[in-house]
Amino acid sequence: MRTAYSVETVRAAERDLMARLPEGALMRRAAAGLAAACADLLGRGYGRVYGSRVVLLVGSGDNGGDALYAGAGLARRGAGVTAVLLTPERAHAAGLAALRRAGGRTVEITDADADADADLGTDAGTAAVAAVRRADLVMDGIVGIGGTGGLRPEAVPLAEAAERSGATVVAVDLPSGVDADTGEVRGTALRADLTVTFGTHKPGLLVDPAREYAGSVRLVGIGLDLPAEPELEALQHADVARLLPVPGAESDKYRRGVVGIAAGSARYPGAAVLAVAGALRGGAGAVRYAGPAARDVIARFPETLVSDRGPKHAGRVQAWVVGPGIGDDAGPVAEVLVADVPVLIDADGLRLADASAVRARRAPTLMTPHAGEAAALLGVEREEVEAGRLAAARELAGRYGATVLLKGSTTLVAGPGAGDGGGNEDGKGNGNGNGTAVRVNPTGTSWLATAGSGDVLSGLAGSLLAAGLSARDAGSVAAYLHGLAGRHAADGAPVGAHDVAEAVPGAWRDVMRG
Ligand SMILES: NC(=O)C1=CN([C@@H]2O[C@H](COP(=O)(O)OP(=O)(O)OC[C@H]3O[C@@H](n4cnc5c(N)ncnc54)[C@H](O)[C@@H]3O)[C@@H](O)[C@H]2O)[C@@H](O)CC1
Ligand SMILES: [K+]
Repeated sequence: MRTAYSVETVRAAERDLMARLPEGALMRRAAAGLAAACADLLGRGYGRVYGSRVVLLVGSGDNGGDALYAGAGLARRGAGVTAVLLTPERAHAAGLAALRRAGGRTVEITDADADADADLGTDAGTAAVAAVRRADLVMDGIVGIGGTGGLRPEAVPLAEAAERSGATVVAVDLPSGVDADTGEVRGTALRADLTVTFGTHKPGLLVDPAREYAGSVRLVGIGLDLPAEPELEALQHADVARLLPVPGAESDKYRRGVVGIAAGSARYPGAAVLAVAGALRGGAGAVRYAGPAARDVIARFPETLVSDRGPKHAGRVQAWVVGPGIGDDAGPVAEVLVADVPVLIDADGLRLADASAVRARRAPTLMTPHAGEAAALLGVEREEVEAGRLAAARELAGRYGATVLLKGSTTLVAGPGAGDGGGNEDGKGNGNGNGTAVRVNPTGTSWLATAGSGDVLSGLAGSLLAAGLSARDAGSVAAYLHGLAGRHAADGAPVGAHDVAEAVPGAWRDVMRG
């Protein structure tokens, strides 16, 4: 499991640890890991550290201190190091002294430089931008977990020069300008090729849009003692393998769970077919389809139990999926919401579901909106959801008392207790899943942004619900397999949703093999 902790938690853990260590020990650990990561990159890209050109962008806090110490380490190994001090009077004094002792140079950006010209066109500004353009490696120590808002104006030309230069850009702890706790990017931020983060991942390193700015992420342990429950967690192969249902010798199809699919319409029969395609690969013992696309479903998947009447008349199931392609018929949604089994609500179902009926449910509910659907439910613009995905998922989960899977480039799964310390209103478990950490899916691929791909996901997740997984596990495991299947199926080329469904067994095998 990859985990991420909030800034508040990181600060508390750092305080505890610092109280037990000699002054500056923690920063030296961080800087040593940072310097090693940079030396690795220089060794691979440039051939060696000796003679390479390194530029440090140094802000006013300890993040700049990390950069200065790491820069000193590289200078001792023969790199030519220039530190651009964005607030010279507040640069980390001991770090700066260490860099100077190691032979590093400095360029000081003063208020006068910053005020004189939006493009930093003063002598010092020009020298700084020129150094960045010539650099082999740029280290971003402008701001870390102490940052608020986007980059300050004087840092913007430097960030742009770094992005356009051929230099490898390494962010210290976080790319400057992104929000560590939320993954939001409300102004300009620096784009890194690698982020070397200390102690633990921060939520912003795993959630878009900030995640995109981080490039690849390397974690340097500094010995923090962190609490059991993280803010965010990302499943890895081994976690998914543990959660996948495995039929025992005694299992028959009913014990493995029957998933009911209430999807499709005369106008959109394909949504029914694709949801069933996903459900057949999700571990339930049988798939029951109830709706107007029964003939299309049975023609494509003869193993399905079909009925053209509503869910209320279908036989017993262990979980329902409702919504894909149902158009404007609220009947099936109301029928499944009163069922005492887990229900997944997707697509049209999200619009048609009565919020109080969802809140009144005792069995788990899993809602699977994309950003546009989430925005409609929250009464905000789509852009707002995309900019603040974590907040949106938590808000929806809280409002509906449901588990929410917010689809997108970094799919999130938030349980109803996410953000309020967990638990149901009545304090009883409701099968939405243990723990309050929001799950973030690491396997997504942009090839999955294809029509019908969401229908496959809802069938797959519904099948896992029927097989007995909690809503949080079913949602996050389905997203994981779906993303992996998308990658396998696409392999660098466009694919259709049915290709993704067909690739799910391969993804499942891949996970089980480790
Ligand atoms: N606290 C610790 O024990 C450790 C901290 N470490 C480093 O220290 C960092 C945190 O240090 P600080 O608490 O000093 O905070 P930062 O260095 O992240 O930044 C705080 C400073 O930046 C200014 N600032 C805030 N937003 C800004 C913006 N958008 N643009 C420019 N300046 C801005 C603030 O006025 C403040 O002076 C971590 O991210 C990590 O890099 C590491 O050395 C590991 C140990
Ligand atoms: K930084």
